[in-house]
Parts: sequence; structure tokens; C-alpha cells
Amino acid sequence: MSDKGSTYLDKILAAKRAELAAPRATRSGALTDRELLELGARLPRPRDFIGALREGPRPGIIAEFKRASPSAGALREGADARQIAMLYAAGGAACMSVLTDKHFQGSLDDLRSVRQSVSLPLLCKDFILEKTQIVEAKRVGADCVLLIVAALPVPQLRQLIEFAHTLELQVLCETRDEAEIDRAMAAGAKLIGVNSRDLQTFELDPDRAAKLRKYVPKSFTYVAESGVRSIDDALRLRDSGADALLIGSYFMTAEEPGEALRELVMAL
Ligand SMILES: O=P(O)(O)OC[C@@H](O)[C@@H](O)c1c[nH]c2ccccc12
Repeated sequence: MSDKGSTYLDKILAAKRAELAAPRATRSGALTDRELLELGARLPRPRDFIGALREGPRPGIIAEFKRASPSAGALREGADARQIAMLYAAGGAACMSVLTDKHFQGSLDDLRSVRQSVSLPLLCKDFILEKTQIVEAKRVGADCVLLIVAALPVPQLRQLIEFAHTLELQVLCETRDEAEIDRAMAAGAKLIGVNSRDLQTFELDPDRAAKLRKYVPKSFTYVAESGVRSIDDALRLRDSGADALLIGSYFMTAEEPGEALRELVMAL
């Protein structure tokens, strides 16, 4: 157990706030809300991330490009985002996620590279705290953004969901317990994720996503996030009723990421 105030999530969020407070090179840094909305609305229309998950065989796979994680360190030295994206697309991913936060050695450039190489719907996986980040995600080609309920007070969560939806971006709202699921649904989320890894401690509870499935009505799309380490893990989550599985490390550490994905998709 770690004290409140010194958890991993708190540290990452503090670093993110400092990053956001520093003068930025990007155009959207100094804009008013209205200017941000106008800028965001002019960007190309996003793809239908949720539709891609629901149309194909269930559960749809969201394959994640992830260079490293704070808990495991580097996952694949020198990984090339374009190349991995093409392997994921050919291997049968419904969608892709790109980790763009620097604690995971990611960047928005990775997302931009992936956008240039595949047409799959893309999730920008970052610690989003303000509207500028949503516009930046859309600018590099995201179709969906992650919002973490544990990182955002309810009014802010609601406002960011609404802002993303106005820009026609979809939102994956990440939760870890029943109370957070209720907050996500009340705030307007349609795509609900349950992360089996606790971002406060980085500990994995492999049954969490299956246990919490019953709290989310079928009209929402339910994503089981993290901790799939084998085909059996994926089958168990499928049987618990997950609509989609978000999987990163298992593919990134596989000798052949595209093959590992193809085998998993065939087994489901
Ligand atoms: O590598 P895994 O265990 O398959 O997990 C992927 C994804 O769920 C994980 O990267 C993740 C889920 N939510 C997050 C929030 C921030 C950073 C990372 C994450």
C-alpha cells in the first residue's frame, strides 16, 4: 500500500501539470476555449472507434503500441511505431492504442507516425487534464482519447468528455471500481474501460475487469484493460462479457507481435 500523495499516478500527474504549465511550442497552448474549439473543429473528422469494436467479432482487440512501462521498463528496444502498426493492422486488430506519455517513452510523434501508416481507428493514450491535449491528440490523428476517472474531478471529467464529443472524438473512460464506473457513466461516457492494473501502485488484479463487468449495462461498450499475458487470459475476459480487450505488453514483448496478435484473434 502506498500513501496518498506519493502514488505513481500522483507523480505522473504532477509531471504532466508541470509540462502543461511550461511555455509550449504547440499552437494550441495559449488559446482561449473558444479558439480551441474552433481549431479542433477544423481538423479532419475522426474515425468511428467504438463502431470498429462493435462491428467485428467480439471481443475486438485494441492493440497498443507501448515502448516501455514504469513497472516493467523497456518492452522492445528501438521499436518502430510504423512497423508495429502495420503488423497490428495485418494481424487483425480492430483498433490501436498509442501510448504518448513520456513516462512510457512515448510521444505524440508516435501517434502521428502510426496515423500515417494505418487506417485503423486510434486511441491517444495519455494523462489528459485539459482541452489543449484533446486538440493536440486530434491534430496528430487520434480518433479516441483516454480520460482517467481517478485523475479528474467530476465537473472536469464531464467538461472534457463533452469537449471531445463536440470535436467528434470518442472517449475511453478508464475506471477501477464500481464508484468510478458510476461516475464515468454519469459524466457522459459511452466507452468504459476497467484497468486491471492499479495506477496508484501498478499492481495487477487479473480478475478486476471480469468482476466489474456486471456494473456496466450492455448499451455501453466495455473494455478490459491490461494484464493479458496469454491466450487463456483473453478467453477468460471474453467469457466474462468484455466487448473489447486492450493489450500492450503481451504483443510488444512477443518475438513476432503480428503473429502473437493473429493467434490470439483466431483463438477468440
Ligand atoms: O501492457 P498491458 O498490461 O497489456 O496494458 C495495456 C494498457 O491497458 C495499459 O498500457 C494502460 C491502461 N491504462 C493506462 C493508463 C495510462 C498508461 C497505461 C495504461
